[in-house]
Amino acid sequence: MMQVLPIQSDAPTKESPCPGRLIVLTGPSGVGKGTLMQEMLKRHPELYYSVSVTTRSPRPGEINGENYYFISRSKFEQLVEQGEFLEWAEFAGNYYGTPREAVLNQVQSGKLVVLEIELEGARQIRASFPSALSIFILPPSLNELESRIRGRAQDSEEAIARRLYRAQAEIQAADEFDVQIVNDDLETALQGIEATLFG
Ligand SMILES: Nc1nc2c(ncn2[C@@H]2O[C@H](COP(=O)(O)OP(=O)(O)O)[C@@H](O)[C@H]2O)c(=O)[nH]1
Ligand SMILES: Nc1ncnc2c1ncn2[C@@H]1O[C@H](COP(=O)(O)OP(=O)(O)O)[C@@H](O)[C@H]1O
Repeated sequence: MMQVLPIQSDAPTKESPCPGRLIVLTGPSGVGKGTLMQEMLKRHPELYYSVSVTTRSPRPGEINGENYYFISRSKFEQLVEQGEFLEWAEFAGNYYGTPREAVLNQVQSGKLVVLEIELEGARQIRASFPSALSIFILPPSLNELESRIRGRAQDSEEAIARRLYRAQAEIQAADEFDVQIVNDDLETALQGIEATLFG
């Protein structure tokens, strides 16, 4: 049975003297969320990174269970019906979702749990967990964003176009989130995230 744990409050409780917190890292595709996240995990191994579930095909080098849990659309839809996701969204033709139980357990055990997710999912988390801390990563410019997506050279022309189109709308939403950080110089952006989390 699904266990739903109360994590709306950051106040210490008897059960969890040091309650954790949900951290949402969002921003357009290609802005560098994954890169920032990897570096944060290297520097702060105490952070818990929530591995998402997706229907997208693995890219070369991606490992099931490490980058994502790669599953079929029908299995994903089944998990949605079973209420297994804390949030989920369709992005560029694929589904992505955050496993509910693992994340809530980690927060309850006092961890800072980081979700690296797109805008719609980030909005869902903000609505369900007002105490979550949300960080929006901005590109220095749209041109730079395009060259980063192209530089990664792992998406088709069509996928690149879809990501760029969506990015323009996503950037407009930056102000909805608690903190905005421009990922121009990587080290500066990392220090901005560190100051936000541990400040
Ligand atoms: N809502 C939601 N978005 C996710 C989740 N996991 C990843 N994403 C987002 O889905 C988008 C596409 O991810 P991906 O296909 O890996 O491409 P990339 O992040 O552009 O390299 C990115 O903005 C991710 O942050 C999730 O569990 N839920
Ligand atoms: N500060 C930065 N300056 C230059 N390139 C960057 C920076 N941050 C990330 N990149 C590059 O941009 C591309 C997209 O980054 P990625 O982390 O995959 O973005 P996202 O996870 O937001 O889609 C990668 O090739 C990455 O190496």
